[in-house]
Amino acid sequence: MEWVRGETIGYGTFSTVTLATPANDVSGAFPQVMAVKSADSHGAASLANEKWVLDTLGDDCDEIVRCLGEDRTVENGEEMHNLFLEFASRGSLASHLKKLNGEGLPESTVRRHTGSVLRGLRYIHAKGFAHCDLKLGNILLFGDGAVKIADFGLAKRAGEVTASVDGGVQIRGTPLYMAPESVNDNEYGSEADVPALGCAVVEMLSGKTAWSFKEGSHFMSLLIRIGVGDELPRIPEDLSEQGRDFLTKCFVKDPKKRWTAEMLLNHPFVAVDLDHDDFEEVDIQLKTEEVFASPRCPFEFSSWVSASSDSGTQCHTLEAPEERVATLAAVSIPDWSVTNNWVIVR
Ligand SMILES: Nc1ncnc2c1ncn2[C@@H]1O[C@H](COP(=O)(O)OP(=O)(O)OP(=O)(O)O)[C@@H](O)[C@H]1O
Repeated sequence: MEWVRGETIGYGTFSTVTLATPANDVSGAFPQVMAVKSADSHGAASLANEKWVLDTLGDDCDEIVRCLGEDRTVENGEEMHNLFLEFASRGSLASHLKKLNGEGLPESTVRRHTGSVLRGLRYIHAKGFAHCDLKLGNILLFGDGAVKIADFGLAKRAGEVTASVDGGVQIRGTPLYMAPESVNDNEYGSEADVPALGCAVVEMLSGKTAWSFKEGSHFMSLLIRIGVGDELPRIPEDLSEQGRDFLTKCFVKDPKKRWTAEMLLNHPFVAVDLDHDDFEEVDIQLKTEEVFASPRCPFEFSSWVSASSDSGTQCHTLEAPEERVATLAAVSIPDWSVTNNWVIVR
């Protein structure tokens, strides 16, 4: 298929996402507007992983973004890897929330979105995968009101340990959404997607991140709070009893006792029939100024894979979470700098 690249609609750690239109699709096999996720050689592995996971998952789940194919191009002398995806005209939930200036969404809307994400997660988990990077920036809103999970660049087979080049184990995901067992033991099973979902629900409801943190504070202090001790992410005070109970089930520290996506789908917070009266069928026009960079703040390390913390053979052998977190803090004090809206972790 020949295609024409359009305007940029999003940036990720590994890629740039633009619009794309097919140029000579006489068969009509492709939609008139697609999203194309493009990466140079640095992001090629992540894109290849995303393609493999989406192909393996197949097209049977309405809550997972569809992959429409791939292509390679040479642009400005550089080889680009391109992944075609169905286009979410209303962008991500992160960009949607950003437009509300710190306000949250109505609880009925959050319940509906949460149900959709849970159906996607149940499908992903049933197929033996963990998403590993669930957050509002990776949940897409479509013009017809559909909500789908996207960005499978870090997804992996549940139980598979990801070894880095030197044989260590990498920390992956975004610290603000990490599960205690991921911080403490490098575990990234399907269970770890559930606290991430809980954090996304809190953010949808309140417009604020589930873990509070002081501007400029070291992200290791956040990891210590997530991994060690009894503190839980904040639950909005004006939330219904059902909502509070739902979040409590998501935030159970022990992954073995935590509710699964399948169980949560039967929780009354999402299992009720909701009318659609608060759904605005607005197709938000994409404007250049709406393009946002991810991460937006020092704690939103999108898909953060720490090269410096992957001396994880050490981490693996440590018994206590306190030791593991302390070691991380000691071995991986990152040199991180903020340029425009970007945080670079070295
Ligand atoms: N299919 C799509 N339709 C519309 N917008 C999209 C689509 N896919 C991605 N985007 C936009 O581009 C942004 C970046 O995409 P994505 O998260 O997949 O890239 P990434 O490089 O894997 O990013 P990261 O890993 O940092 O989250 C998204 O947050 C979203 O705003």
